[in-house]
Parts: sequence; structure tokens; C-alpha cells
Amino acid sequence: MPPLAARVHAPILLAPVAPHPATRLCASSGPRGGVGGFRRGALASEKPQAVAVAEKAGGEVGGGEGEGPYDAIVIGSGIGGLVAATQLAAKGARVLVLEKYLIPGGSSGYYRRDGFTFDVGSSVMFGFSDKGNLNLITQALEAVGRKMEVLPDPSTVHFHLPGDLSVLVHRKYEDFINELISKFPHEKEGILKFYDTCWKIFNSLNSLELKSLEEPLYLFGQFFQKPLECLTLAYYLPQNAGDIARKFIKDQELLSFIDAECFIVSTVNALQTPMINASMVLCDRHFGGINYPVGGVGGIAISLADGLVEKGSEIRYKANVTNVILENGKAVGVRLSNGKEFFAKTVISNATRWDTFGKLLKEKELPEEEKNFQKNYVKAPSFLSIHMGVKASVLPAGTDCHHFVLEDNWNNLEKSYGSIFLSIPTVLDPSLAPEGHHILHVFTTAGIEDWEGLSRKEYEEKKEEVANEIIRRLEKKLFPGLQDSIVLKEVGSPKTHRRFLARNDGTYGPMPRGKPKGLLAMPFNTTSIDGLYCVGDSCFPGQGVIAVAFSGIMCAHRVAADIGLEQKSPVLDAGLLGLLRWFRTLA
Ligand SMILES: NC(=O)c1ccc[n+]([C@@H]2O[C@H](COP(=O)([O-])OP(=O)(O)OC[C@H]3O[C@@H](n4cnc5c(N)ncnc54)[C@H](O)[C@@H]3O)[C@@H](O)[C@H]2O)c1
Ligand SMILES: CC(C)=CCC/C(C)=C/C=C/C(C)=C/C=C/C(C)=C/C=C/C=C(C)/C=C/C=C(C)/C=C/C=C(\C)CCC=C(C)C
Repeated sequence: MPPLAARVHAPILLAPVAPHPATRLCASSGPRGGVGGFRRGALASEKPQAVAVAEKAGGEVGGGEGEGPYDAIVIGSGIGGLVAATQLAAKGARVLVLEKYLIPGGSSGYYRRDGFTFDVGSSVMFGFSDKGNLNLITQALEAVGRKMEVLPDPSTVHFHLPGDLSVLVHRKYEDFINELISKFPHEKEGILKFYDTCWKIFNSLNSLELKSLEEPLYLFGQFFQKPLECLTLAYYLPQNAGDIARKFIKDQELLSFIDAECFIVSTVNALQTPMINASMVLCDRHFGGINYPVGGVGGIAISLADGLVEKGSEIRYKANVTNVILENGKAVGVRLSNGKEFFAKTVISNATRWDTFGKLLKEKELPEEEKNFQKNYVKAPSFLSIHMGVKASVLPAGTDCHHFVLEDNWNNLEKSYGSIFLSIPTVLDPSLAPEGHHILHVFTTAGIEDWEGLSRKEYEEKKEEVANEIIRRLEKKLFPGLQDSIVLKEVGSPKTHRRFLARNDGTYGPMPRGKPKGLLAMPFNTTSIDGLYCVGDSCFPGQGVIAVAFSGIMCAHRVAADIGLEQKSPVLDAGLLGLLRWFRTLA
């Protein structure tokens, strides 16, 4: 056998394969002769239009420069930006999406190496089922005539926690709840009451048609049609999961388990996690289930971008927006780093609010609303991520797809490098790796401050050292022989995430500074700048692919009303937007 070091690739920064990864993803031959990672997916049969246009344009998609104003310009093609753009295009708007990177998707993008197709971010997809009102990823694709084949995950996550507490979150609710009760039989009643409350909220959410909570005609219409459900949501809006859990549960270890349940989706404990968000994820995983798109998560963004182009709108890559152009205090367009300008009736930023107000509008004093946001929320830490290709033999038969590991001490839950997230998407879709191999995508929270001020050599050494320690922990806890099974390894630091995702400090998203009043302080899509909207995870309801999809749906509805594609009432608008602004100051 060749020496290991020779087979392990030197750590390099995350980037799709040059020169045009989107083209390669969809058209290149896979390791076993198929068509890339998407051969069985929605993109198998035809070359996506967005990509085909990109090839003609020498890497950039779309045209339109110098043409009349667009209805909306969207800065960034994360899922938040793409959903806002496609929803607007589906309503008949002419949209231009400007993406700094080479392919769409942002944190939900992909990259390929040596026959492996890696998801950049999460592989756990909520909202991707075929039922209910909360399958927002499915609905977003449908709006532009796209449907992706998905693989049902039999579980959401396998928790490996202190004191050898092991809990598998089964797809079937009864199986999960019985497993949890079997670990904490003395808390049976409390467990049932807590998760029943989650279901009450989830069922209320699931009964509504989800559109902009900043649009009064819709909001009052929903209150009229579903008063009980809306009042339930209004009641829980300012509450957090940890407080509700404490009403029913006393056992400290069980409360810590609920902290871990919340942490994996909010990067904070249950006392800081809004109850509505917790209910959404703790129930959707059983209602619609977690479903993985065949060919990888990157296919969602490709499909949306493709659908957008088919609806007559445009997406342009390698388009780094440096300024939002204001005219008499109104956002009227954007300027790129190469000096090109584009104009539109509205501008939607999918960059984080820190980037939008700190960089794209740098000459303006921070508006009061944003000061309030930054008073309530800080940037969550970034990640250290390790993408690995391993020999399949290292995984025991029946290994679950997603794992969360916190070995000895509950106090380490929220600490940098304290807990480990692990996804093995090839358990569901073997086409993502060459025959006889699996993908291990490992990540742990890490702050940018640990990674600054290092020389190139120190930086590379530190990545290697930290990654090896994480691998050693996984080897000890889950997979003996892991280190020796690695055939490909790439390590991304917070600096990598900052660089490739254009996210301030590489942040994962907003995190409450203290104990929030549920979702009350979270800003929606309108901003204090006329014509400028925000979308993505620094808007209501926060982090998460399904959460940013909802933010995109809300944003498109509000923008559509403002540009005359949906009904609106200026008087009611002024009243509701003022009221919501006031609510946020109470938080
Ligand atoms: N490991 C994980 O599980 C993981 C990691 C990170 C994020 N995520 C999920 O993804 C969510 C984020 O989605 P999102 O839609 O808010 O954002 P996003 O960060 O995914 O996408 C933003 C996009 O905007 C582009 N962009 C930013 N500034 C730009 C500029 N000035 N000009 C042009 N383009 C610019 C970026 O290149 C990126 O493609 C997170 O909340 C999280 O849930 C998951
Ligand atoms: C307006 C006013 C004031 C009032 C009124 C009342 C009402 C009507 C209200 C309503 C509301 C609503 C509708 C709401 C909604 C909400 C929603 C939809 C939400 C959602 C959410 C979601 C979320 C948060 C999600 C998240 C997720 C995530 C983050 C995920 C992640 C994942 C990961 C990281 C993975 C893991 C992994 C491993 C373990 C491996």
C-alpha cells in the first residue's frame, strides 16, 4: 500500500473545479461513466439552460447590461436570493441576479474533486417533501417548473452525547418519541407535553398559506380564515424553546438533550432558540421527513437558476456587487467591482445584513433599525469543515447518514470545536463518490479570530492539526481506522467560508446576543432604505435552508406588491410596517 501521506491531498481551499464547475457538474462523466453527480436527478436529461447560456457568454450568464431597468436586482444567489428571484420571475417580474462566485447556491452550493461531489454546507434538507404547506423547497422549485428526485432519509440525526447517551431521531415520530421516553422514562409526561406543543405550533404553521408577514392584506386575510392558528403563532412568536421545555421537564440531562436538538439548527441552546423555529424543525423532520436530492444539494440551486432563466430572467456570475446605488435616498441600482452599473425598481440583498449595511452601503450611517438588529444579534461563529473521501469499508453496515457528537461534557456544546457535525450523504446517494467510497462531511463551530494573523505555513499547519484532532475524536467515538481510510481530505477554515461565501467573518448567520424574545426582534425583508430589501438568514426567521427559502417567499411577495404585481394598500402598509417596527423595538 502506498504511504498514506502520498494519498491524502494537501488541504486546499474550497472551490469548485475550474474553469466552469457548473458545466462540469452537469455534463462531465462521473466516476462510473454516468453524467456527473446529477445523472439520476432532475438535471440528468438536459443541460441546464443557465449553464448553457453561461458557456456562450464565456462563463457569465445573462446579458441585459445597458437595457431598461429591471423590476428587481438580487445581490447573491444563495437559496434566499434564488427563491426571492424565482418567485418574482414566476409572478411576471424581470429579475437580474448578480452572483460574486462561479456557480449559484452560496452555502448550499457544491464542489467536485476526483469523482466526489461535495455539498458545501448542510446535507440535511427540511421542507423537501411532497405534502403540506411547509415544503418550501419543493414549492420554490415547482414555481419555476422544476422537480427533483429525492431520497428519503430514514432518520434525521444520530446523537452521540455525554454519558454515552445515544438517541436516533427516527423519521417516524412514534419511533423517535418511544426511543426518547425509553431513555428518560420518569419524564414521559414532560416529553409528550413538550413535543405536543411543538406539534400544535407546527400544525398552525402548516395550515397557513405562507406569504409576507409584512403585507397587511394577506396577513389580515389569514387571521380572518384561520384565527385560532394565527393567534397560536402570535402567542408563541416571542417565546423560546428552552422556557417551554422547562415548564414540563425537570431532568437536567433531558433539558441538555433539548439544547442539543436546538443547537444543531440554531447554533445556540434551547433558551435562545425561538419556539416557532424549534417547532418547525422538530416536527417537519417527521411530517415531511428529511429528503436528500439525488445528485447532491447543489442541484437545488442549479435547478432554481435554470428555472429563473427559463422564466425570462437573468443570472450573471463573477459579478461582485460593491455598492448599492442610492438616488434621493432610494435604492435604484448596484455597481460591480469592475465599475458596471445596473438599475432596477428594487434591489434585494442576499448578502448578510452586516455586509449589506457595512459594505454595500458603506457611506451611509447605520440606520436605527439596523442598530437595533445589531443590538439584539451578533454574528454566529463560522465553521471548520472537513470534506473527506474515505474507503467504504471503514463504515459499519447500517451507518446512519447524519451524526452529532459531543463526547464528555455538556458544557462544551456551544464552545468552538466542542461538538462535531457529521454527514455521510453517500449513505443515501452512492453516486456522489467513486465505487467503494463514501463522503464524510465534518464540521464544527470555529471563530474567525483563531485563524487571523497567521503566515501561510502556520495557517496550513493549523488547519491540518485541528482537522486531525477532529478526525481522531471521530475515530475514537464512531469509526475505528478512520484516519487510515482517508483517500481525499480538504479542510476549510472560517477564512475559507468568508472568502468563498462572501459572508462577513464567515458567519453561519445571526445569533441572539442574549436571551431573545423569540422571533420578535428579527427583521423581515423591508429596510429603512426605500427600494432596498434584504433576504436570507439575517432576516426572519433566521438560519437554515428552509428558513431562507421562507424569507425569499416573503420578500418576493412584499416586492411584488410594491411594484404592482400583487395587491397592496398603502394606508394599511404604513400602519402594519410601523407596528412591526415598534414590536421589534420591544424585543
Ligand atoms: N454547514 C451548513 O450546514 C451550512 C453552512 C453555512 C450555511 N448554511 C445554510 O445556508 C443559509 C444561508 O443562505 P442564504 O441564502 O442566506 O445565503 P448564502 O450565504 O448561502 O448565499 C449568499 C450568496 O450571495 C453571494 N454574495 C454575497 N455578497 C455578494 C456581493 N456583494 N455580490 C455578489 N454576490 C454576493 C455569495 O457569493 C453567496 O452565493 C444559512 O442560514 C444556513 O442555514 C448551512
Ligand atoms: C406578524 C405578527 C407580529 C404576528 C402574526 C402571527 C403570525 C400569523 C405569525 C406567523 C408566523 C409564521 C408564518 C412563521 C413561520 C416560520 C417559519 C417557516 C420558520 C422556519 C424555520 C426554520 C428553521 C429555523 C430551520 C433551520 C434549519 C437549520 C438551521 C438546519 C441546519 C441543519 C444542519 C446544520 C445540519 C445538522 C447536521 C448534522 C447533525 C450532521
